[in-house]
Amino acid sequence: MTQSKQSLGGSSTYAPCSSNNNGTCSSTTASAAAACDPSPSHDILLNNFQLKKKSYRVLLHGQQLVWERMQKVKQLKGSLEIKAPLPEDPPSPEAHRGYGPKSHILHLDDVISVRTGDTKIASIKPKDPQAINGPGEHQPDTRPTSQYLTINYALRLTKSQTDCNRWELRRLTFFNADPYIVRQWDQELQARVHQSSPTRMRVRRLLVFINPYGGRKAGSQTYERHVRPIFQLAGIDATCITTQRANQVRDILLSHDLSCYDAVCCVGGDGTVAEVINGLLFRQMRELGLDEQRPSYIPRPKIPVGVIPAGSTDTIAYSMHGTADVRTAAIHVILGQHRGLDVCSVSNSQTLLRFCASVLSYGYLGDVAAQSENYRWMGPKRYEYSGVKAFICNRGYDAELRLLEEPDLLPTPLEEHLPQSPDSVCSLGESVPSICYANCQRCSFASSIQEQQRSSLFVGEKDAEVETTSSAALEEADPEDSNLTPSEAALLRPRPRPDKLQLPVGSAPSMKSLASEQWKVIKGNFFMICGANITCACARSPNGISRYSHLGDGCLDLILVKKTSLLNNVRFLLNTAGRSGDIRNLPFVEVYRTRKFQFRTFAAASDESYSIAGSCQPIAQAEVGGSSSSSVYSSWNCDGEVVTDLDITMRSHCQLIEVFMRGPHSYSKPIKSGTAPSTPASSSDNVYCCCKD
Ligand SMILES: Nc1ncnc2c1ncn2[C@@H]1O[C@H](COP(=O)(O)OP(=O)(O)OP(=O)(O)O)[C@@H](O)[C@H]1O
Repeated sequence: MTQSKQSLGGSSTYAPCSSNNNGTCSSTTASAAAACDPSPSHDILLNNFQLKKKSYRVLLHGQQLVWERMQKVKQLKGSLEIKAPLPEDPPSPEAHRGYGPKSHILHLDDVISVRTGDTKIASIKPKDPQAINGPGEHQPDTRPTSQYLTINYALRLTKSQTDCNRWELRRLTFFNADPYIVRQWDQELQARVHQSSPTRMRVRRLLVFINPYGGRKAGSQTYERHVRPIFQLAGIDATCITTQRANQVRDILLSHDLSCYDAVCCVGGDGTVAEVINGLLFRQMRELGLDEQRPSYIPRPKIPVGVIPAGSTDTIAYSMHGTADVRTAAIHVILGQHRGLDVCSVSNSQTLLRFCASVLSYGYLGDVAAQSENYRWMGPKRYEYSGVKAFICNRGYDAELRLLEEPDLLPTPLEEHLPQSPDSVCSLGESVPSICYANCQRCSFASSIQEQQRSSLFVGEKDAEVETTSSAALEEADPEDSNLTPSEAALLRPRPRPDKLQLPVGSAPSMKSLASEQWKVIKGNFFMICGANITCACARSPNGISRYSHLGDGCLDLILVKKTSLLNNVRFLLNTAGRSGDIRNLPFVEVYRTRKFQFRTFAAASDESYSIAGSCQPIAQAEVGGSSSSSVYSSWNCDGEVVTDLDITMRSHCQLIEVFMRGPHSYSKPIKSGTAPSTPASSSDNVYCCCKD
């Protein structure tokens, strides 16, 4: 080390970007800079720090922290070695183009917390949550003494061959001899890290439900061992409730005062997540005075939800994050990036029954749910046991389904007009079904439609007009629903037509005519019927039963598995278990993308004589004949819970709940980029993370 700590501290640059368009940077001393009132996100901070006893030039620019090792420059005359001076000009505001090839870049989206201390240990130790105040009020304006600045951040393991969706905690501790500089950096970082945006919310007060009963009954230990330390590191004030019984989460959410919490989080399996979602949605309906059995619309809860897996299958957490890693899920809650998750309503002809977040299944999976509850003492193995039993006993179930197939949103390739990220390659052109990754364009597009829909959900003259239009459209499109009450019709109302919306240039002619929609009627004998709201991926089925379902596109995938031979059923199950298979390729499987489907057993369907302007597609005709005498009914499996109604309508509601997630990334090795700077963080996800399968 040839440079003294004091000299490191003395070289400080503080440059408001707005006045530096020409690239010149007005340098001031650190203390002078600290005295002025910085307007956070547009300023640049540039200082030298020590990191692991090596000298680094560190830059804070917008939402990026960049650090680069200082080069030793050998002087020709004599043997004196000095460090290269700081550059005269600040790096270009255009992202990392101006940064050196060996620069490390950390996006502040991935920062968990920033701490200072007089010693390294003091800066690492999490502070007492009660001593942590909001940014700006966390330090009295006295003489600063801290010389260490620790930045705790999360890093996605992009290079991992096995699980590139996993995130881990990392830490950087910078040293600067000048405590004024350290304080200035601390203040700037705190302000920028806690800046909220429409897609990011840094949680301070969290209500956590822990299910000690699900999975291996290790919810409490999971929380204590893996989640609590991460929440502490982020300074989150978490109020924990360990459940005592089934449905307690739902009941608490229906009655508890939630005004003092920023978010709700659950530690449990799919059943626990479903309880949270049902609790919040029914609570919102109650608050707005809606009829819970026949609501005129489904309102969106304002509070976001965190999902930490501690159940048996954890398909919701896995589909959201691409992994069932507990720490990753906790990190996503802390980092606060949220996306809208579709939720499906499940109703019979009389009433709204419940909401479904993952999958509603009849037949095989319905039987597994119904039977596995009797073997809960076996733990997760109960699914294997009941699975085999239900598989062998399955003789097929007769059913009739009616659905409106969802037309492609943007069927023509528009790649050249739209911003591209590697994961969006097949997200818009729907000739090949797209997979929902982080930064999914299909979901973003649905979200923009969603904003329009949001306005139609609340009372107002303009909104009433939208509602009337939608009602008319509904009657036109769905003659059978015309005998529904107005509230039922509203519940099943389709979203506003995309053709009324602002679409990317060139897309309008490519929209299919929605007027030509026809109801499809499918009768048959089925091994299984699934309405998948999400992929339903889990550790055992990494692609999920519905690989192409999206987290927030307002659609569900209806999967029909015809009853054929036992061997074909085995083929189906093996196909869902691997990464390479695709159930769409199996001849006895049909998949339909829809916003709503109706299910009836043959007996119920034959009681009614409705005329449907659509195709009637009897599939597996031979089997229907063969088993028409079968009077056996299955039950429904809704997020792992058993629903016994046989007359079911499932409808997707676009992005009804905000959840802390970024979406999964693919599993193959990322494409290497020789020229790009190495980045330890991945809020530059668009650049690095979304390689195709
Ligand atoms: N203390 C408790 N005692 C009994 N049941 C509980 C308790 N707390 C929650 N439950 C119920 O346990 C059920 C199962 O929980 P959960 O779904 O979280 O675990 P799982 O079924 O093992 O996981 P998965 O649904 O992912 O397969 C839920 O329906 C919930 O209502």
